[in-house]
Amino acid sequence: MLELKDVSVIFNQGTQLEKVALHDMSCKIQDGDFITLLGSNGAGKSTLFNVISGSVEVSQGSVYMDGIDITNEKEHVRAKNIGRLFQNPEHGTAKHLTVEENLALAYSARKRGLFSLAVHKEDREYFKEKLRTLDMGLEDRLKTPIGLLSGGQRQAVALMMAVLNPPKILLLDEHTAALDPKSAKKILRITNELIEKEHITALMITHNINDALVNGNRLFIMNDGTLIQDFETERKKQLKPADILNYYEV
Ligand SMILES: Nc1ncnc2c1ncn2[C@@H]1O[C@H](COP(=O)(O)OP(=O)(O)OP(=O)(O)O)[C@@H](O)[C@H]1O
Repeated sequence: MLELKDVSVIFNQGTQLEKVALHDMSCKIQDGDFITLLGSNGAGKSTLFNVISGSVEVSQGSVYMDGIDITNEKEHVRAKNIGRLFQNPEHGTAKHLTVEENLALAYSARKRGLFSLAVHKEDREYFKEKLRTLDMGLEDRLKTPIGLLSGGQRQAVALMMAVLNPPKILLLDEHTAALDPKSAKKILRITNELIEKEHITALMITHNINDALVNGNRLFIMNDGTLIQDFETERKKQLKPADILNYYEV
C-alpha cells in the first residue's frame, strides 16, 4: 500500500516565483488499485507522480510504501519498485539501442540493480516470449534500433520495459496521448491486460474523460494542487462524462 500524508510541494519557496504545486495532499492507494487521474493543466498531477517516484522532494509531509517511510529514499532506489511511462515514447527508451538492448537495460536494472546492455541467451528467449504477448510482431524485431519503430510500437516496448520484473507501482503519465487513435486504443488494451495479469498497482494520468471512466477501479480528480474527488469503484461506475465536466474550472 502507498500512502501520502499531508504532502505539500512548493517550488521556488520564498521567492516571487513561489508555486504550491501540491497542497497538503493525503491519500491511500491500496494494492491492486488502478486509479485514473483527471485535472486541468497545472493541477499537480505530474508533481504527484514525481513525489511518488522520488524525482521531486516534498516540502512537507511523508510518503509511505507498505508502512515504511520512503520520503527521503532516492529515485534510483525506488525505481526497483516503481515503473513509469511518459507521453513521449522517446522518454524512457534509448533510440540508438536495439529493442533487445533497451529491454536488457530495464531488466538488469530492476533484476540485478545495475544497468547492462548484455543480452543473455535465456533473457532473449524471455524477451521474445513477453513481446509475443503484445501481438504486434515485435518478437521478430529484437535487433532493430528502437528509433526505427513507430510511436505505438515504441510505446509498447516502453510499457514492456516498465513491467519486466513487475513493479509494485506503475505510473502512466498520459502514455497514450501522443499516439494515433488506433495505436492509443491498442496500447491502452495492452496496459489493462498487463496490469491485470501481473497484479500491478497503477495510476494513469489522462485528459481523456472517457478513458478515465472506462479504465481502472478508482478515479482521482485534482485541482490546484488538491485532491478534490476520490471516486471508489461503485461511485465511479455511475459517473457520466457530463458529471466530470463540473469539476473543471471555466
Ligand atoms: N520544477 C518546477 N518548478 C517550478 N514550478 C513547477 C515545476 N514543476 C511544476 N511546476 C508548477 O507546478 C504546477 C503543477 O504542475 P504539474 O506539472 O504537476 O501539473 P499537471 O496537473 O501535471 O499539468 P498538465 O496537465 O499541464 O501536465 C504548475 O503550475 C507548474 O507550472
